Amino acid sequence: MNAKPLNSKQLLMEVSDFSFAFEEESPILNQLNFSLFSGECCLVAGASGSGKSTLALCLNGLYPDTVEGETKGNISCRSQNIADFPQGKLSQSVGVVFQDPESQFCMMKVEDELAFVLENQQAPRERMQEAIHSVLKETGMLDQKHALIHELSGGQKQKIALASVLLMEPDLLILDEATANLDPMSSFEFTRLIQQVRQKRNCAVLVIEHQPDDWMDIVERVLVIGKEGTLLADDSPDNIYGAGRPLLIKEGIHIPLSYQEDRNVHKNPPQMHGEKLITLQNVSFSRKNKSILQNINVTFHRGEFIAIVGENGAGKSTLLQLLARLLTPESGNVKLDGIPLQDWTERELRRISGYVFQNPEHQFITDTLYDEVAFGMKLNGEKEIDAKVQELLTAFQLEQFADANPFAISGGQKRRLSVATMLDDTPDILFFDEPTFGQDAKTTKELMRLITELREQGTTIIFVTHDMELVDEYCERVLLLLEGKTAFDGSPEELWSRKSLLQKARLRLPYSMRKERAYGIVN
Ligand SMILES: Nc1ncnc2c1ncn2[C@@H]1O[C@H](COP(=O)(O)OP(=O)(O)OP(=O)(O)O)[C@@H](O)[C@H]1O
Ligand SMILES: Nc1ncnc2c1ncn2[C@@H]1O[C@H](COP(=O)(O)OP(=O)(O)OP(=O)(O)O)[C@@H](O)[C@H]1O
Repeated sequence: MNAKPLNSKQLLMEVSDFSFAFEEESPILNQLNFSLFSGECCLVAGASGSGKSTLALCLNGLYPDTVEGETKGNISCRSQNIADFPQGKLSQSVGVVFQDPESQFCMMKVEDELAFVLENQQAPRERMQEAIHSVLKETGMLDQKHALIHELSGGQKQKIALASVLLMEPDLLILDEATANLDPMSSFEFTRLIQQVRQKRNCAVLVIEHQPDDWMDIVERVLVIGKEGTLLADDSPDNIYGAGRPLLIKEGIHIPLSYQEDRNVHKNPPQMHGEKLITLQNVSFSRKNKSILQNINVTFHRGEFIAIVGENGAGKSTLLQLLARLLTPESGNVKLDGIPLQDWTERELRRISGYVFQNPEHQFITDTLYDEVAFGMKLNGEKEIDAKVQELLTAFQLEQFADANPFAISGGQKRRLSVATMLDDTPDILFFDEPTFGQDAKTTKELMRLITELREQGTTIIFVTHDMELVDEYCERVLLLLEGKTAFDGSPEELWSRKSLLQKARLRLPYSMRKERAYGIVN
């Protein structure tokens, strides 16, 4: 990368004694004071639920405009109070890219989506084509100009979300867990793209990310938000992750791997393989005439802890859904305990297995967190439900939200709730789609502890993940999907030695191994 000196500091945003509270609740953000300067790259670190996304939404004016909430203090952008910006004007200065790009799109095709953004800005028609061409070139997406958005990979969708924000020429670009759903290589490439954009445009970048490893050579400053929504620290990464480390540990915030010289990876001891539990024979599956999986032959054993990995769109979630009978194979068969999956009654299948969806909201069916956790227990006619619900809510640090609506909590809290609902009884099999995404260090550890405990009680754990550290630490077996086939099925250690396969599948080595086995741009 060509490091280009950034322009001298110019005040961009000023946050003064700023607090925000949802109606009749205690403040989420509490007396914040900080400034952002043009061209700088800041990381916002904070435990799950500390108010990072709320801050992003306040900075671009969506809060309090779109919710019942109250603010105190002031935020100004280029010395103008943001409350005085004409409607829609602030979002041109402060652009946000979210974790789920789909939530941002209104049109089917890439070029229509970008034209829609320009129309909303009332850009002159004759300049539209030129602007679209230029932003697609900048984001490396020119080839996809005529593509249908839903046919793009996760990384490509995220680049289109970025392109549509860049069309507004923002002074501040906020990335709210924008890489959380990307495969390891796409995530890394996205951070490089952001660095290029920032250098070219001199726009400030605010990164909200629990696992900021890929960002660490770009980030110049770290703001630490505490659990009470106060600003606990504002300093350089070296100071924050050096002298400030005890504070981060206390708050349960991830320390970037590059600052963890003494990282001691605890590996799960390998377990003896139990009997065959799920067998797939020649399983194929297509969506809309597009082949996703072809002739998959795999056997999962009782008590295994297995990760399914692969690039965005490789078919990981599809495979997990076929295993849980949420989808039916186009050809081939799936057997559970030797019995064809289609012969199991729905009730029995759901009793012995649990499924945690990639998007936690897909699981919520009641109006409170308490009811959500109690739902399965009531269905099974269990006793002492109240005590069990309280225990689970406490284990997942959700006890204070027992009466809250599942849709009105933070992203990380939603993910923990979706896992908690599956843990009332000890199931035989648990399927997890990205169990730990959006979690801080403390809740990741707690979640994995609970999953490991279940596994020790005999539960088979099959999960999809992009997190190679998790695979390295917890799994004894990893299944790699590539071009619709199982390209690898073996131990993580074996996989890490398959350099060209890793590269082809857009995976990266766990951090601890990268220095020894550098390849390409990764070291
Ligand atoms: N409901 C759907 N309709 C049409 N195509 C779909 C649908 N869901 C997924 N696909 C496509 O099927 C392919 C496999 O998707 P899947 O979600 O299984 O991949 P994945 O490996 O889990 O991806 P990611 O890592 O991005 O979550 C992708 O090309 C995707 O675009
Ligand atoms: N619509 C809402 N109504 C009431 N409270 C809410 C609402 N949305 C979020 N909250 C609460 O506000 C707090 C901050 O949420 P926010 O999403 O900003 O946290 P976060 O730091 O981004 O968390 P995460 O890392 O888990 O995504 C949380 O305690 C959450 O439960």
